[in-house]
Amino acid sequence: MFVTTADAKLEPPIITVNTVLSLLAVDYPTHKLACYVSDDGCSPLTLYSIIEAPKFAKLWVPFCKKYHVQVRAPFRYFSDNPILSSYSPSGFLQEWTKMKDEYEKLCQKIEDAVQNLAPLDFSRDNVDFAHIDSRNHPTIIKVIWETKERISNGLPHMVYVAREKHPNHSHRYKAGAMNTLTRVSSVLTNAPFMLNVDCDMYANNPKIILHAMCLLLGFKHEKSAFVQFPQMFYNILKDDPCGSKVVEAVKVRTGCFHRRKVIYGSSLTDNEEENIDQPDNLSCAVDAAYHVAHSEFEHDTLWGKKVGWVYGSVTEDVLTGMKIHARGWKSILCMLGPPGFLGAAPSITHVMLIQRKRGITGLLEIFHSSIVFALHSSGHGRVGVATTGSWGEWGGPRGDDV
Ligand SMILES: O=c1ccn([C@@H]2O[C@H](COP(=O)(O)OP(=O)(O)O[C@H]3O[C@H](CO)[C@@H](O)[C@H](O)[C@H]3O)[C@@H](O)[C@H]2O)c(=O)[nH]1
Ligand SMILES: [Mn+2]
Repeated sequence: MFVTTADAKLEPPIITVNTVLSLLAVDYPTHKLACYVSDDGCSPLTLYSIIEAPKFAKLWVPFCKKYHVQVRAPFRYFSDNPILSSYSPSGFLQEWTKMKDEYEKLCQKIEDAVQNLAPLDFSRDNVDFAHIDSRNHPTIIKVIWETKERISNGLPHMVYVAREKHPNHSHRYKAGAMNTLTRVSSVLTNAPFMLNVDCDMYANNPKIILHAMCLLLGFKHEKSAFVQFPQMFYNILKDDPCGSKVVEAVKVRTGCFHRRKVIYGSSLTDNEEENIDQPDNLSCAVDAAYHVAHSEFEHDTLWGKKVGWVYGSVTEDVLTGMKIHARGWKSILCMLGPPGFLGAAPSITHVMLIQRKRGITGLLEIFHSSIVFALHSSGHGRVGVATTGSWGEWGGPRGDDV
């Protein structure tokens, strides 16, 4: 489970923490899960908040599972009063109140850190944030929580990653972060499937991983490369003046479960087995993780071209999806009720305009590369052009064009 964040001001750490908590609390055997937070902002506030998250999660996760809580991002759950009925188990209200209290304490700690009320001390962890420039710094990888006993009802592993940044090397934005996470996770936990969510898109359906796994593991003859859950928002106004409902509703990027071997470039006809070698413990594999997070690691490799998220577009997920389809893979768009993931629609007009501009720029880039691509390839290339065209009309997502 990969959560990406890039700017602790635009993407407040409490929002990232809520997304992380919603993922830690999903209904799935926890020893099979690991949550990676990629911080391209290299922010002490984000690291501090991510260190605080599992302390609260130790209470929150059992509470959610005990009472079958539907929405496991606490900021959304506690925005309503507790749902009580004559069937409510005794003790629920007391536990609800205690949990709300604990969540408010977590919020307060993070808010105090944001307001600079208490100094954040990472000296024990050998992290010197005082002298860090977010555009020029070495890699920081911290195993925040490691589940040593393989129990299915604990907490998943948690790892913080701020990949190396160097002014001479392009960091390739989100695509670069995803590729680093792919490699870091391969040496630490190496799950055969990877979920990508933006830091502001919490898991709204606790069965989300079960649904994705049924789809990815259930088809014998028609294997899918990835399962995409549509990007949906909980706060879209009915009379939205900027029409974010229409634009955002077709964005199908965050909320995607990928088959790892597809990200490594395999095509549908490759029959090699998924390699699921895993180290015995995370801490002893951290040195190798530093190595693959190095900003020069990709130099003279196929990363960003034939391997991983494709570079060269501001809408990297569309280009990456197209290239996967061109290798013969199918994909699935899964609409769930309740929706798999929800986030807040951007409410500041200029943020929406930047996103819209980026979407259109990405589309033009892809049209251009599709034409070149179609000229150089056979049937699949032409499918790629048609697919992108229908996406560009903002006409709504389809089952096979994510
Ligand atoms: O250098 C960067 C820039 C962005 N991000 C993260 O990437 C995600 C998406 O970036 P954002 O600026 O929030 O773009 P949006 O327009 O909100 O995102 C939509 O559009 C992106 C570009 O196509 C997709 O990658 C996203 O999944 C999709 O939700 C966020 O979690 C960011 O923190 C990074 O990790 N590193
Ligand atoms: Mn965003």
